[in-house]
Amino acid sequence: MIAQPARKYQAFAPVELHDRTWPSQSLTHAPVWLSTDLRDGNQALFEPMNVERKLQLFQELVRIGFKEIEVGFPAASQTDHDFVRRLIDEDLVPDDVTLMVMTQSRADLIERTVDAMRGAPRAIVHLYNATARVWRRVVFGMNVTQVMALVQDHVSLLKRLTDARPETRWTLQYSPETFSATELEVSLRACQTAIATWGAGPGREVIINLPSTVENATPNVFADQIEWMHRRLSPREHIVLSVHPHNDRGTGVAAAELAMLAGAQRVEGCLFGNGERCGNLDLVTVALNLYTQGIHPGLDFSDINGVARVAEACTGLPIHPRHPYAGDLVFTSFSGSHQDAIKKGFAAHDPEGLWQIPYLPIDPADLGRTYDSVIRVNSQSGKGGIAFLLERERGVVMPRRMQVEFSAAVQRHTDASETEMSGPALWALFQTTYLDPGTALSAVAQAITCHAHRLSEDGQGIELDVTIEGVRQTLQGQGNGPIAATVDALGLPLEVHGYEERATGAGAQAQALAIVEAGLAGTPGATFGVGLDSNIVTASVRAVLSVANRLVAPPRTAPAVAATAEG
Ligand SMILES: CC(=O)SCCNC(=O)CCNC(=O)[C@H](O)C(C)(C)COP(=O)(O)OP(=O)(O)OC[C@H]1O[C@@H](n2cnc3c(N)ncnc32)[C@H](O)[C@@H]1OP(=O)(O)O
Ligand SMILES: CC(C)C(=O)C(=O)O
Repeated sequence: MIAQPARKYQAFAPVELHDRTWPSQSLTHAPVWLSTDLRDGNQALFEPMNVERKLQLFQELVRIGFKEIEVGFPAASQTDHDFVRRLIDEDLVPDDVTLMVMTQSRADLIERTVDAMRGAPRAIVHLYNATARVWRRVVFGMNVTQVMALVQDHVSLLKRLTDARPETRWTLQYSPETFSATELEVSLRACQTAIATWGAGPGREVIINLPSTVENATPNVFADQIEWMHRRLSPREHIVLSVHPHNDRGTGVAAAELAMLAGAQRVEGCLFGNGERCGNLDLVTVALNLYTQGIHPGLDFSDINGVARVAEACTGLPIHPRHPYAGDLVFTSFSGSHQDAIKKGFAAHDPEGLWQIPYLPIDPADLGRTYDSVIRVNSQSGKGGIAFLLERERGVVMPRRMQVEFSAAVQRHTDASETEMSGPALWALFQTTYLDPGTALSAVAQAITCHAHRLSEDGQGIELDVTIEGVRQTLQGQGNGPIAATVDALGLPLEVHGYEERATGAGAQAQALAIVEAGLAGTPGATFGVGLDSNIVTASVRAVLSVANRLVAPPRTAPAVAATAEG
């Protein structure tokens, strides 16, 4: 990088539009969408799609609900030509879908393009030429007058050729390529030349498509440019004002949204932002941004993972895990305070009310995604997320102080392993930490191992068959219930501070989960013990033995459970 970038790069001059109105507008409805996945997206791939892949993507675009689809540049490539022919010859285009094809403003290409569309009931021909100063000088070697003549000559040719094929309802789309870098008066002149030459009027609409071929300014400048054009284009009522933002500055979506506020009625882009360089505008993001404002986009992304997999298969490009709405990680929270807020949000959520879950701008279920990965645990996680996972996956509802205690154990584990902790690994650690002997942890050395217990008929007396520090013995105790009786039988100075029991699982799989909080008399502090059994008495006895073990036995280390990422 150079020390003084101003010597090499020039800031974009703001638009003189002091009475701009777009900043105080709001979006109220979806635009007309145009997918250019099969043209702009396709021309940017390592390997452009073959006919079969194009067909697969076309069918997905139709299924999503696109009514205008740019299917290629038929005069430029045999594949695109064959694809267009296949769509028309095999009648693969639904009645409410219109194909668009692109051509440069060159006579031979226009002729081939119109011919490629023969037999289509409707067609949009997309004619373009670059208009910005650098392109005029460097690429075309033309002055402004010559550029206007180029537009007039080629729209005129297109009109002649299409008038000769009245069986098709033809629409002209004219794009002053590089619009965002072009002097506004020049863009307007080029557009008005195309509009007048085509003869726009009732029943003969023209689409004027204004691209930021290369993004070169902040999105508010693009919005000003669009509002400037919107006010001047004529006859405005017979013009569909379209935008085609690219994403070189990473603001393609913002540019489109502000452009809609400024008068754009139609938006061109690609699924997940495929397209030249940094891509086209991401149609999925714009559509779902509208959805989160309560506006249905008219596009169906209720199986967003399915759409993503088709797009990836057809383009050969992976979708980034943090891509809005579709990325693998975008509904996942690792950090403690976020997890805590999400957990509380779900607890307070009214399924019939507004979506107000902290940190989740959209309900993943609306996109066909599950809540499975909403919370994942690593060393940045806190008690809220850990409690959420245990509750969701195992039905274990921990009291708040126990959440604090167990999250410290999780923290020690994740700090040591430096990896994410999967749901199964979390459960294994919970078992090692709390569950009493006789469960999956019988192999772990226990200070107190219970082999059997028998409660008297009145529920006041208990007999325990236990091994304590390697010595097998029978203990008897009395109390006003199994917990008190077990404490009495153990003969330890246990003080029970709290007890909770709830069912986990349902039906035949249901088990009682007993949680006991206790301390040793005369010793500060308390800890928790857990018992899990299909029998509620057994669960209580085990919870007491668990807490006794944790109070008198040295802390055990976590089991070696693979800390793999959840699938
Ligand atoms: C911003 C965009 O995405 S625009 C779409 C771009 N997409 C593509 O280009 C993909 C398909 N294109 C192609 O396959 C080829 O470019 C073809 C077949 C159309 C043309 O190929 P070629 O005839 O070899 O021309 P090539 O593209 O190399 O050269 C560009 C020539 O077209 C001219 N040209 C470029 N764009 C246009 C245009 N919109 N209208 C008229 N002429 C144009 C250039 O000035 C240059 O002219 P020159 O030869 O007199 O210097
Ligand atoms: C709209 C067309 C010409 C385009 O792809 C662009 O300018 O980026």
